[in-house]
Amino acid sequence: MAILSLTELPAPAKLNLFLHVVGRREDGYHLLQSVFALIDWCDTLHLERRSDGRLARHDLGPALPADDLCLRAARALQQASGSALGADISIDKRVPWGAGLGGGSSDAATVLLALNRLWDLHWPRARLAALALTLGADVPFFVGGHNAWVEGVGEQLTPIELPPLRFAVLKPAVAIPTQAIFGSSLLARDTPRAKLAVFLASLRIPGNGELAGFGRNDLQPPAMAHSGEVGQALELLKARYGNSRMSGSGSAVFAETGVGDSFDQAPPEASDIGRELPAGWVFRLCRGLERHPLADWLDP
Ligand SMILES: C[C@@](CO)(OP(=O)(O)O)[C@H](O)COP(=O)(O)OP(=O)(O)OC[C@H]1O[C@@H](n2ccc(N)nc2=O)[C@H](O)[C@@H]1O
Ligand SMILES: Nc1ncnc2c1ncn2[C@@H]1O[C@H](COP(=O)(O)OP(=O)(O)O)[C@@H](O)[C@H]1O
Repeated sequence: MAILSLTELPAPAKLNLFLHVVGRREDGYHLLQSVFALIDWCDTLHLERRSDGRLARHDLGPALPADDLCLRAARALQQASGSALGADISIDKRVPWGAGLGGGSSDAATVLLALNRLWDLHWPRARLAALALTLGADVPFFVGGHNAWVEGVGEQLTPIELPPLRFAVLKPAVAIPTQAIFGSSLLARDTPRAKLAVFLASLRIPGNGELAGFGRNDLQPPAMAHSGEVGQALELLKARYGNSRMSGSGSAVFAETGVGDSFDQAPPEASDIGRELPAGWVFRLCRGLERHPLADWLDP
């Protein structure tokens, strides 16, 4: 029987455990190396199939831009598949945007995964990932289903196993436009290529946090110059947890707070850092996810 609705679908955020800019393509896009780690900070989506072909979005939380990534993803799949069906997409937006947490990209991926089912398309993962790349560099990762070593502009994904990491994530009030950071004269664009084996070996050294043990975020210096709030957030986390780094193009920063025994363990303990925060800042303790919650929806 046809599936008519899918509810309570998670769209998890990501952290870039490190991010190196290793070169530039002829079209100006930057070549990266990064480890993308899924975390349990999620938007929630509900999708209902429509037979009239219309695509509509309903904001259950904060209002999104009219033509947001959910609708762009739905339209792209409708055009590429030739489906005459439509959808009502309701979204409860919880992950801050302009944060480097990939929330919009993850929403787009969840819409693609859901419509692939609701419209009975049966597209395999590789085909969905190729369409995802036309929506944004981060979208294929969220369709991929696994934590990954990421190269190219985000399309070359090598699934990796991470230990069950715990993080404190702090998003200052400022939202940072990705384009401004990649265009900055302060950006180092020639970091030597790193090897996946060296990153994986750094994970195995006891007590060696991922932040202290490997790499840096090359986008951090231009983001700090863009907004003083990024540096303030980094200092706040460092004072509390002893380490801190920015995710993606910012403005969110994170600290690794430890490694749990398993991914299924109880949520991290409460922290008092929230009480000291300026207006508009958001603090959250997060767990790493072993896999995307919808990873089983497609073949490996
Ligand atoms: C930096 C990263 C790392 O995870 O994440 P976020 O901070 O967005 O989460 C991503 O590579 C961001 O990817 P994404 O957010 O899809 O960027 P896009 O909207 O495609 O790009 C916005 C603009 O940034 C520049 N850009 C983006 C990616 C890249 N590898 N090189 C670039 O030069 C381009 O000028 C582009 O027009
Ligand atoms: N569904 C969406 N959720 C969040 N941002 C969206 C969405 N659709 C479009 N956007 C736009 O995309 C930009 C980047 O969003 P997001 O993917 O959350 O990236 P980042 O990782 O850079 O924070 C936002 O500034 C916003 O204007």
